[in-house]
Amino acid sequence: MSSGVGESSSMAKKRNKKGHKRKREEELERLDSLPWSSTIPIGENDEGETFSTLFAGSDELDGGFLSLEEIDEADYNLDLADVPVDESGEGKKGLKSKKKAQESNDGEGEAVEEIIEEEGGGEESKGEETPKKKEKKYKNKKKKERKKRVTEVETVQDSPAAVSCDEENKTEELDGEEEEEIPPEYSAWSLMRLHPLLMKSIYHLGFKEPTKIQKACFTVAAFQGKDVIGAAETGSGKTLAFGLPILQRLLDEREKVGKLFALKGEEAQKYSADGYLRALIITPTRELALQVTEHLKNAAKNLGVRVVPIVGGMSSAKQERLLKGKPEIVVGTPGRLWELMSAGEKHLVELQCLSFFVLDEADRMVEGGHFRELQSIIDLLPATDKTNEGKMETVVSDAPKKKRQTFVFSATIALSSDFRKKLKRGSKAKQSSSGEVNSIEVLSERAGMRDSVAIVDLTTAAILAPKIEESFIR
Ligand SMILES: Nc1ncnc2c1ncn2[C@@H]1O[C@H](COP(=O)(O)OP(=O)(O)OP(=O)(O)O)[C@@H](O)[C@H]1O
Repeated sequence: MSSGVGESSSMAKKRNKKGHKRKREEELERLDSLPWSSTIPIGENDEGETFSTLFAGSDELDGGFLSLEEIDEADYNLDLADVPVDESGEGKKGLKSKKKAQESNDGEGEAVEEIIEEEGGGEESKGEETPKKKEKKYKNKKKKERKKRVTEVETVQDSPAAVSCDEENKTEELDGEEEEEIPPEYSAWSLMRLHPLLMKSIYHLGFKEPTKIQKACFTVAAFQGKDVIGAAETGSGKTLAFGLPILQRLLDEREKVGKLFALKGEEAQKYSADGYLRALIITPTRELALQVTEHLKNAAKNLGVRVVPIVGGMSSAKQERLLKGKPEIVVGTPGRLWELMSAGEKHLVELQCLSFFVLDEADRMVEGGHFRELQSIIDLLPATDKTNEGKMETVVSDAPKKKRQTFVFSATIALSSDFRKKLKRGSKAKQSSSGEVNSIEVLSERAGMRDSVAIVDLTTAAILAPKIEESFIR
């Protein structure tokens, strides 16, 4: 029996829930209206069927991600708190786990309906293999393969960096059993539409909200697929500003291949970039490379994405063994990276699936102009646009033309007003007469900055009026 008070509070809750839903839908609509292109362009196969092509033979890999609607948070046992919309505080309780919601609802009400809807009436479990089941099967298979690959990597004992990297390689993936409840304090992240697994990682890191640079970069990099020149003071969270869009894209792509697998079976395998280097992050010093590695490893801990440092001070042989684990992300210094690349290290030269090239602390990278290796590395990258097509063909002859995102980050970005104007006009940055990479301008361009670049400048000068400028390099 319910009292009048009970009834009115349950009606208030329902109204509240609707309010949350509306607010969330509005936000999704806003994000969806941003310029967006699929990571996996839709193509047609020989039979004229439409399907998504991931890598092999696709025309462009143009950034952009799964729409949130394609990701089912329930698949990841994740409950995201709704955006709080009311002042009363009622809406700030966060979502209960579905199990809990069901219990507390006495078998009635919306929460239960939600469960029934999401479970699809339980038909899947009885009938023949549904696409959903196939997708799950594929995910489990890939999980096992990743673990197997990783255990093949010998333990590298005497370098602390190598040891910690090897530990990371054990990929503590989520077992998918435990249901997680994300408190409402984290709602700023869910508004950014982080992948559910990434959301869990952030929650485990205890980062309640994104820093300014993280927030500003995520939207332009993850949803608009733009290259980014980012500047913010030391300690402002730049590592995740470029790290999160990388992880998001890798997770989204994995998801898409899983879905494709459900439709196409083993054939989907050829659209997967699994086993290739996906992100190359270069830092000016060994210490910074190790720091960035640690940070990204923490964020990627349960994602099945591996991060390996390649720096001087570790034996090349050991680093080669680490690279045999085929990590998705490598963080290194120009010297050691180039040493291994020029020796033909497979994982570092097969760059046709490289989706991110990051220069961290770019200002320090160009200081003194002694980074010849950096220039050599940049020259080895497959082209990101037509002007470099010829070069790409000679470097990686069978590399499909893939768009790659380039991120250039720095604590002090001395972008001259001239350069900013040039970006707006679309004219090219001036190179030094020797052709050396001697300024961020030249570096950015040589690194393959694409047509559309977002400059996220939060340095002191801009702090009075933080701004995001979107400019163009042709
Ligand atoms: N959203 C966040 N909330 C709270 N702490 C964060 C957040 N993002 C990063 N941090 C923490 O802030 C510290 C600085 O982050 P990070 O190293 O990325 O900054 P940075 O701008 O790259 O600094 P530096 O210029 O020194 O490399 C790290 O300890 C990191 O764990």
